Amino acid sequence: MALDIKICGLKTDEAMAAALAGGASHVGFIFFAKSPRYVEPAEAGRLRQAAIGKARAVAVTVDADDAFLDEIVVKMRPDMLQLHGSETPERVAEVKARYGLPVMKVFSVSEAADLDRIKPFIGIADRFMFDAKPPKGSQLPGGNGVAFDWRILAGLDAGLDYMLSGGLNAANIGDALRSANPPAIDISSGVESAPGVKDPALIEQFFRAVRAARDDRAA
Ligand SMILES: O=C(O)c1ccccc1N[C@@H]1O[C@H](COP(=O)(O)O)[C@@H](O)[C@H]1O
Repeated sequence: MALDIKICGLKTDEAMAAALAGGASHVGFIFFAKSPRYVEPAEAGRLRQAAIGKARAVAVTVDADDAFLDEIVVKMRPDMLQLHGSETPERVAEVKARYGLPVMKVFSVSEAADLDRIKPFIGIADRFMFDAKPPKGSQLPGGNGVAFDWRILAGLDAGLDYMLSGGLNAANIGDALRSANPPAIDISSGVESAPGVKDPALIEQFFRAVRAARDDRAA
């Protein structure tokens, strides 16, 4: 089974080139002002050109209002919207209808019971993402480089389409894939040399680690 890989928080042509060279299926842009990964919608629109025909461009937003989403959709032309805040099922449905784009709804989890929160979104969100809960005092709802216990995902329906996110890196991706066998993965700070600074060498190393883990499983 193909594994979707999203490299998130891209801000430079170099990082974009490394993500695409590695075989990213998705590239993500952060539209949350407090994030060190924030990009202006027009700049994301320029950067995402390199991904056309190669990877889907994802706009990551946090409880964004229609005016900001309108600006992002017009200037960036995303292929998908990632809703990383406390959006309700009604809001997810509204966003989908307004833009006609697939929506990925994010849930922060730490125990199996947290997974029940997806129930009202089934049939509304096109895909789910499971991320770790932010550490106390963090200004960011995601991109904290914190992992959760991936084994809690083992109880999910086999057909559920989701991305595993939170604290992934080249050192732990093998464990994550073995523990949860997710259909897709998402990484940001694990391929950075400093907050918001993507390192092309770390991106390449991450893809190598993913390939090695998958080769091990196939052997
Ligand atoms: O990355 C951010 O700054 C961010 C800000 C606001 C919402 C979501 C954000 N990031 C998302 O979180 C995941 C996991 O990040 P990490 O690998 O743990 O650093 C990231 O891929 C984005 O989808």
